[in-house]
Amino acid sequence: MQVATEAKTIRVRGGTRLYGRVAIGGAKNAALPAMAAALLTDEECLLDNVPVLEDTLVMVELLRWLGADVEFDQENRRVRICAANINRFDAPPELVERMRASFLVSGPLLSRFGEASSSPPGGCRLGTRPVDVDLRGFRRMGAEVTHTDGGYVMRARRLYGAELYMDYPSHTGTENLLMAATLARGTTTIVNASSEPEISFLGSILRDMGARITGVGTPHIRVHGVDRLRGYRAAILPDRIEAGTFAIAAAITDGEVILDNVSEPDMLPLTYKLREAGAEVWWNQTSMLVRGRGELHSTEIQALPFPGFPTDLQAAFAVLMTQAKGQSRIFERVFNDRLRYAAELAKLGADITVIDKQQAIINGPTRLRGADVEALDIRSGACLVLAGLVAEGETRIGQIQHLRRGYEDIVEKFASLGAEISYL
Ligand SMILES: CC(=O)N[C@H]1[C@@H](OP(=O)(O)OP(=O)(O)OC[C@H]2O[C@@H](n3ccc(=O)[nH]c3=O)[C@H](O)[C@@H]2O)O[C@H](CO)[C@@H](O)[C@@H]1O
Ligand SMILES: C=C(OP(=O)(O)O)C(=O)O
Repeated sequence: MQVATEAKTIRVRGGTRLYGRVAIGGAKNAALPAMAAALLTDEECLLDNVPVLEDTLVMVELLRWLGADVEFDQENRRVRICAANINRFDAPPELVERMRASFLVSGPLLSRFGEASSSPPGGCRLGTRPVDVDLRGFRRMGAEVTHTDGGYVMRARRLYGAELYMDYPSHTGTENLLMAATLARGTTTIVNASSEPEISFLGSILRDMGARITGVGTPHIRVHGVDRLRGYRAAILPDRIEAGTFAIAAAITDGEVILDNVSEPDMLPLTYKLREAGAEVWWNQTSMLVRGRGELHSTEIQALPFPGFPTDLQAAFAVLMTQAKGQSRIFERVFNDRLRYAAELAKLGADITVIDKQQAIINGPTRLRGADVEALDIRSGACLVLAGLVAEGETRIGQIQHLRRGYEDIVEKFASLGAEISYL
C-alpha cells in the first residue's frame, strides 16, 4: 500500500490569489493514537475519516506486524482493526524510525499483554525528542523497563494505577500513559498532562471502549482501570494543522478560501493571530472563511502547548510574517531546533534571522523570488509550498516525501483553489 505519487519535487509558480473551497481531512495526529488504541481490545474497531498518508499506512503495517487484522479502505477513508490475535510485541525498527507515533503501540501492548519493545521512535528532526516521560510513567505503574542496544524492553505482569507527574506535558507521552492506564489495576492520575485537542479525541474513543476517564483536555487526568475494553467506532476529528496551512495560504495570497470540516475551538490560537495580522476570519458552524485584505501587519507568535500557538504551524506562519509590514518575532518554545527551515526560506529572499535556535526575527514585507529549496520535515515542507505561492517565478521544493507523511493531496487541493502547482 502506498500514497499515490512517487514524485520527489513540487513545482509552484507564485502570484495567484487563492479562491474557492477546500475540504479539510482527518487529523494525522488523532488518527495514529486512535489506531494504536485498537490494540487495547480483542473486539473490532472502526475508524472513519482517516487520512491517506504515509504515516497512517506505516501504522497499518505496524499493527499488522504485531498480528492485528487491518483493512484500510482508502477510497472511503475507513480503517477496520481487529487486534484479537496479537502474536508479537516488538515494534520493528524499520517502521519505528519512520514516525514518532510508532511508540504509541507501547502503552497498549504493555497494558494488555504485559510486554512491549521498541527502538527510539523517529519522526521529524526538531531537536531533542526523548520518550522519558512515557518510560518513567510505565515504571511508576510497575513495569520493568530495560535499555538495550536496540532500544527499550518493557515488561509488567500487570500495570498498577499510580500518580504520574509529567515534567513536560508531552503530547504522545500523555497518549501512551492514558492508554496504558485504562487497563491498569486501580487509579492513575496524570498531572501536567497535555491538553491538545487530539488527546480529548483519544479520551472520547477510550471512553466509548468502556474506559473510566475524567479530565481529558485538562492538565489533570484521572483513570480508573478496568479489566476489559470493547471495540469502538469513531470518525477522526478535522486536521487543525492542515486547516491552518490553507488558512494562512488564503491570507498571504490576498485570497478568499472557505475551509470545510473544521473545528472552531481547535483553531482559536491561529484565528487570533490571523486577525491580529489583518486577515479576515468568519465562521459558519464547521466552515471557516479566510480572506486576505491586502496589507498584513507584523506580529509575534509563541509556539507553546495547546491552547498556545501550535508549533506545527510555526513555520507556515513565518511565511505570513515575510509578507507583513514591520518586524515580526517567533519564539519556538516546544522544540529546541525547529527553525532550521529559515535557511531554506532565506534562499527565496526572506529576511529572517535565527537567534539561539528558538527565536527568529523576520522583517517584511519582502518580495520572495522562486528558487530550489528542500523540505526538511513535514511542516517545513508546507512552509515552503506557502512561500512558493507568493514568490515571483518558479519555486521547486525537493524531498517532498516529508510532506506525504502529513498532507493528503496537498498539490491537488492547492490547484483546486487556483494555484499554479504541480508535481515534477
Ligand atoms: C505524532 C504526533 O502527535 N506528533 C506531535 C506531538 O509530538 P510529540 O508527542 O513528540 O511532542 P512532545 O509533546 O512529546 O514533545 C514536545 C517537547 O517535549 C519534550 N519532551 C517530550 C517527551 C519527553 O519524554 N520528554 C521531553 O522533554 C521534547 O523534547 C519536546 O521539546 O506533539 C508535538 C507538539 O504538539 C507536535 O509538534 C507533533 O506533531
Ligand atoms: C512533528 C510532526 O510529526 P512527528 O511527531 O511524527 O515527527 C508533525 O506532524 O508535524
